Amino acid sequence: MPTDTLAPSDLKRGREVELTLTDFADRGKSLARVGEGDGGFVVFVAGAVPGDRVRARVFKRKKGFAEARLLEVLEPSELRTEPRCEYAASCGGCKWQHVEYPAQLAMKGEQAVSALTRARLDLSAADVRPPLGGGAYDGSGGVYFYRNKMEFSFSAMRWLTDWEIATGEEMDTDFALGLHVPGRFDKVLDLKACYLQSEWSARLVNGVRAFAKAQGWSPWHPREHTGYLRILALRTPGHTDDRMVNLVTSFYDEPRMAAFADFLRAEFPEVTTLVNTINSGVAQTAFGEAVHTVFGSGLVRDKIGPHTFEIASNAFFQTNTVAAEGLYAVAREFANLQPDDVVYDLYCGAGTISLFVADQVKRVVGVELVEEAVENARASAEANGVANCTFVAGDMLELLKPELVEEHGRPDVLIVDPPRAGMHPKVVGQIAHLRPERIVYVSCNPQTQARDLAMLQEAAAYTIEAVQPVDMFPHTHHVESVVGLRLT
Ligand SMILES: C[S@@+](CC[C@H](N)C(=O)[O-])C[C@H]1O[C@@H](n2cnc3c(N)ncnc32)[C@H](O)[C@@H]1O
Repeated sequence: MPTDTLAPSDLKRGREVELTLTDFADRGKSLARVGEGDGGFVVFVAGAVPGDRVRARVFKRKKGFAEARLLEVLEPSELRTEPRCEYAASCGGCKWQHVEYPAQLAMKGEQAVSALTRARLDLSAADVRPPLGGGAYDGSGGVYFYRNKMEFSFSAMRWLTDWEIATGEEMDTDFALGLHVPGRFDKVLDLKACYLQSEWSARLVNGVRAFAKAQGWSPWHPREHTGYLRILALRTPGHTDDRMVNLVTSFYDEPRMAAFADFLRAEFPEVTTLVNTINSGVAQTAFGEAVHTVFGSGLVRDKIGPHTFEIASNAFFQTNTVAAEGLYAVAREFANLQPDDVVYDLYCGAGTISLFVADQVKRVVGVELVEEAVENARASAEANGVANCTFVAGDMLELLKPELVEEHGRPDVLIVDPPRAGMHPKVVGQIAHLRPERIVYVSCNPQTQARDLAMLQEAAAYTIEAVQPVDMFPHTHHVESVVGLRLT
């Protein structure tokens, strides 16, 4: 039954329906509206695009919405494009490759701004800018090969795509090296190509897979928690030729690692450092209880602005180097920096924003939870000859107190860049109490950003002066949002 003849009561679990999608929704889905009244009853479909007419099967029915699985595109939307990657329809790495990039970008811009308006924030005085997107930073127009870091998982549970099954070829389903199928911690695609990092990275993935299989090394079994190989993490900086391979394994085996080092030296001499992270725990992460540097320094160098940073295998560094420069330039502009300003860079990570703004102000104070990141920030400031930055390690909730202000001076400007969860309500209260003249809120989650700003405005009078959505991750649903505020 097509959308226009459907009633919400027709949307029963297991039922096959025809839907016309009208809007983008969160998390890479699109939505159709069924029936009359207050926007209709909403049905979400992953993999569909506004403007598509599709055949789909309802698999979830709740009081306020339903979800349906895409079965067939009956009439494609004008926003559709042919994905470059043959794995795109099944891969968690890129959920939006089948959407024209300008439409992706427009959608991200709308999502960042609508999060603010839904929280009833007043944007009437704000310069709300069109989203900055892939290629806009350096004029390259490139929306592929933008990542400087990738983590490819090994798995004993390989997921076969429809086209792989259709070849009818015999396939080894006990070994995969690639990315996860969305929402499946256990299923991994055996990627022979990937357009997120570099062609070199894809070649390396294929080379490592062939080598590991020839050696008979077992991949991690995500349900039984057995196997040797866990993650192949690659760092390929945006602005230097350094190349790091971090092989995450469940235990340390020196002879195997020596053999792997010989293989890399012979086949991939571009690799400047090899590290072996040991993770014997259940969680599939590239962090572990030990890190062995097998050859090279265990670090790569990358540049943001004029500064060079040394990055360890487990250190946080912006994943899209070129876009990070664009993001930081916006943050710096919104901060309207003055030579006498004291700037607090809260949630400063490895101090990259602090260094980026340091030469325009009197002093920068960076605050960060992770001790190693603070050590990196201090080392980078010293190595780059930046003398007016101080970094403090600890939890924001404990540190953003009058004692910090007594020691470092009252901030004229706050730049905050918290993790996805946003700020603790008490931290928002502390910021309202500090009343800096200007605040720049950089966020990778517009929902929590909007929540925090609404809370801030209840406690202190700030005017939103500017909003800039930034797309750091083309083909994903993620969007970064920079908001500039001034004390009224
Ligand atoms: C989105 S990152 C931003 C890093 C940095 N501004 C950059 O551009 O690279 C957020 C940072 O907040 C830090 N963080 C998380 N919770 C924190 C807390 N309670 N107190 C201080 N820092 C925290 C994380 O360790 C991380 O480095």
